[in-house]
Amino acid sequence: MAPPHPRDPSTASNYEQVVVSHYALNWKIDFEKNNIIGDIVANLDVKQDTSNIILDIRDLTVHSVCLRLNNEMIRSDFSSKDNGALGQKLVITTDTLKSGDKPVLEIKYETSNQAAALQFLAAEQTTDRVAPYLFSQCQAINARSIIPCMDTPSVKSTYEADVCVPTGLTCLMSAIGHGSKPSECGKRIVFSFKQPVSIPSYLLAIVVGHLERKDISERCAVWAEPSQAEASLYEFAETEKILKVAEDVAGPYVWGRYDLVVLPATFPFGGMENPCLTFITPTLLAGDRSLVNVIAHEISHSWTGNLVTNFSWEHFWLNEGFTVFLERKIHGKMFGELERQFESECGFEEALVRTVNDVFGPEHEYTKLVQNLGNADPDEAFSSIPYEKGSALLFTIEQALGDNDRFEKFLRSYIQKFSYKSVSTEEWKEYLYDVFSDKKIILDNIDWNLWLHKSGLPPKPHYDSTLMKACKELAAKWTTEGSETPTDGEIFAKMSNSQKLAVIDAIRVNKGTFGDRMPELTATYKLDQAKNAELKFSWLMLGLENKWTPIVDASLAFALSVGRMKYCKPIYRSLFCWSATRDRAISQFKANIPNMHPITVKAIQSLLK
Ligand SMILES: CC/C=C\C/C=C\C[C@@H](O)/C=C/C=C/C=C\[C@@H](O)CCCC(=O)O
Ligand SMILES: [Zn+2]
Repeated sequence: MAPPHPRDPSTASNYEQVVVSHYALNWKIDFEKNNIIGDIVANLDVKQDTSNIILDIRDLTVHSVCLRLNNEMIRSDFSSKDNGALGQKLVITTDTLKSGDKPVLEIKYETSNQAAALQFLAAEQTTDRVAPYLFSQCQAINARSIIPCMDTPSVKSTYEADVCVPTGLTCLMSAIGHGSKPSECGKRIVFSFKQPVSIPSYLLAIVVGHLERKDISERCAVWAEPSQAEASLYEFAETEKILKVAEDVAGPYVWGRYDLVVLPATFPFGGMENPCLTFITPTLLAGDRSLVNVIAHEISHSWTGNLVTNFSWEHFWLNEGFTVFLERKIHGKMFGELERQFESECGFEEALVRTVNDVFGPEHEYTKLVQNLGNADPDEAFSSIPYEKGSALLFTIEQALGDNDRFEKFLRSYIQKFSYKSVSTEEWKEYLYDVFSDKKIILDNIDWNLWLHKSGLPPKPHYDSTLMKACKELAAKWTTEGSETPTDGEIFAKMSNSQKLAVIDAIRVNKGTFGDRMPELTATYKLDQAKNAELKFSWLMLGLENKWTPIVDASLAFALSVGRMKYCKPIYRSLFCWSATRDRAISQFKANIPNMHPITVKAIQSLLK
């Protein structure tokens, strides 16, 4: 038997005693004060006798608390206590609640105009510049800045919401829309939503803006500001096809709708798997559908993450490692097994090796797969480690077991067994051993302690390197001293975008012998014209790593226009570290803070410390 769960260290809530089964939200979005004003009604299930209800909050102003049991109001004094990096805790003291009781808690409150989960944008800061905009990002522990809640992935609740916004704007949530109607005053509009599948708090999400909808299929649509709607429809036209392949691998899609919303450029991530409504960065609009792997990734979260959820952020790899593995399974089904092998090897080399060696260093705590977060904000530990070390572990197990079909069946049965639940690494491992009880010797040969609990790089899995070989050979022509550099870009032009990226990455790895060939490389492969954001980013990084002065303006411009942290963080890091660019980069960053997402500001400020 897997050992009982240790507590989730990132929540103060007393979820062992009492859980929230349902939230009803009643919100007014105020674009003048840049905040949310409203109330929540939470249905509670008491698991053990208790005379406290403890919820997570961050910078909320709580106006009143009212607790009812069997429709009668009962004593409920409340106080707010500091909880360090984790915000504050709202402690509601009451008469003893007995196991089995189902009290109802009503809280009237408002958010701060600095709520960590929210970015309010003035009309001029949006793509179309016609109306203000709001979007949320609750993962990992920011939901507490918009509702008093049990902000832990180990508690799942259904929710419904009525959200009142200025007329002319559209409101979307991580839920199924149930129409809209004019507000009582007639000057605003109220949108209604229901999420009937229970979800952890980090999947609560809201967008309000001037949005247009384009249907992709009966259950999929993309929302965007009108000037980007057509391009978004083209870019994500394959969403339904990917969703069907995902269902073949992982099981039925339970969420009803799968919609996308293309957010303003300040959105700090590539995508966020909010149920029924994935949030997407506009950097995916490459014009040639070459970045739809991110859509496959977010779709995969509909099973790994949203249905089967990491018990705490210490087990984040169960969300992300499984999702990357599934994303690449889907890619393999659509484009062939060689492609899956190639993408997996790229992930290991481009993301994992670089993060371990260059970002953290091999001894760093955050390079462990299972984390010990303690009281730290989980955002600080966020990196590609859980994504790539996690998927490399699954790849290694699959290969050791030697039967891909059977491993795929295991994945599906794991999803089925733990759907609607939250799971720890030990529970997953115990289930793996149960299903493969006939292969115990093979499983015992895996160095579990090294993979799960040691820092640094794990052993590299054996990938079929057929597609990688061509990339390394081409890169070698640029980095082998004495070799003649290519003068035409034909081989490169015929490569897939992932292969092009692998070429640039292989040059970056061997930059010591690349010399001063940046101008020829740029011209031969027309890298300064790259529309694909990944390729553009790698070219910029190569230029910065080579201290190639002409790259500086383009890098500063890219970091200014793109809020996705995967790009702007390494670019600013490089610019800060180069004495010739440091001052310019710092002043650009500081001047741009009012336009940036608070999560990105915090991350880039930490580079300056
Ligand atoms: C070990 C760390 C534990 C927990 C961290 C959990 C969340 C961190 C928080 O910062 C939010 C992350 C959200 C990520 C959303 C999408 C990613 O898949 C994007 C990855 C980078 C990109 O493609 O831009
Ligand atoms: Zn993910």
